[in-house]
Amino acid sequence: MTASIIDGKAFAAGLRARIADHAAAFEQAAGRKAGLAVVLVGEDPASQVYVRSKGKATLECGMNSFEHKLPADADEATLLALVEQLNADPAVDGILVQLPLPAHLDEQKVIATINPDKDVDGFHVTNAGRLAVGLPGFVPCTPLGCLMLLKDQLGNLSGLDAVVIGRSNIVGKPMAQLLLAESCTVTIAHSRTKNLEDVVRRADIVVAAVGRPEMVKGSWIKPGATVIDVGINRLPPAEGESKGRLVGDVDYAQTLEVAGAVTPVPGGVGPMTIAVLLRNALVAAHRNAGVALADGAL
Ligand SMILES: Nc1nc2c(c(=O)[nH]1)N[C@@H](CN(C=O)c1ccc(C(=O)N[C@@H](CCC(=O)O)C(=O)O)cc1)CN2
Ligand SMILES: [Mg+2]
Repeated sequence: MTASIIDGKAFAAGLRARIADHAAAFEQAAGRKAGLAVVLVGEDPASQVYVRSKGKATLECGMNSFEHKLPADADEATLLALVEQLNADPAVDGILVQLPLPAHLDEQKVIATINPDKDVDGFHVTNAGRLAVGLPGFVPCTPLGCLMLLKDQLGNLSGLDAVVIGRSNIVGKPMAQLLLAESCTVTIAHSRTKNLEDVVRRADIVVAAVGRPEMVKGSWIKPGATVIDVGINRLPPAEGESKGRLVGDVDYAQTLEVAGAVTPVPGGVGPMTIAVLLRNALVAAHRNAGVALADGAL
């Protein structure tokens, strides 16, 4: 068997095109553009790339992008004051603080300062609670992107066995909540799970989000299962390479031989993260401006 390759890059491009159409309609209805503010503290090279991509994608969708950069040694009071200023700014519909923050800053405290109705990352405890009890709120971008790919691939997920490997607040836990809301039977596996291979082998859906390169082997996968690889790991450069290869948490070559469908790395889940961020920002704009957006439009 050779698995279908789930093209997250193409799906994300389609979503961004729909967002652009809705952003134009929003501007007509509200008399202003939707606005997304992104805060970067420090000079982490990967974060700089992500923030640049977010700004570019926001403008391409016809929304305003507000970028705020603070030095790596910025103190907590300065960062919290900036977040408060963005909370109060009516031109800003969504606020995102790029993670990870420098070690001296308390991520939870910073996230808690963001107005939950502008928290387009869905990291605020209010939004985590809304997701847990099934109230409307903002859902973290990466797991919502994974769910969109799964529904596009499989249609109705009801009754399927799903295993989420990883229990982070940003991916694992919200992913499990989303799958539960689709009536999957959900297992959250993690570093202490016993017989992980056997747990994975039962699953119709595997979401790997552990941050360990190629940890999930093809022999663990139930034939025909759908495998979503959230990992983005850079291997050490092989001889003659200037940069190491990017791999996921799943052994892709092995999984292709067994699974029904699998996301590649790069080009699978990663591009969905930014597309869903734009989606969340536009949803925030509609809510903030009191402009209707049809359920399921985005
Ligand atoms: N405040 C947030 N911080 C972080 C988030 C987040 O959602 N909110 N997620 C990650 C980083 N991230 C966006 O911020 C992100 C990661 C990866 C990609 C992506 O498109 N990856 C590509 C490969 C990129 C490469 O070549 O290195 C892919 O998988 O195809 C987009 C966004 C942590 N911080
Ligand atoms: Mg910290």
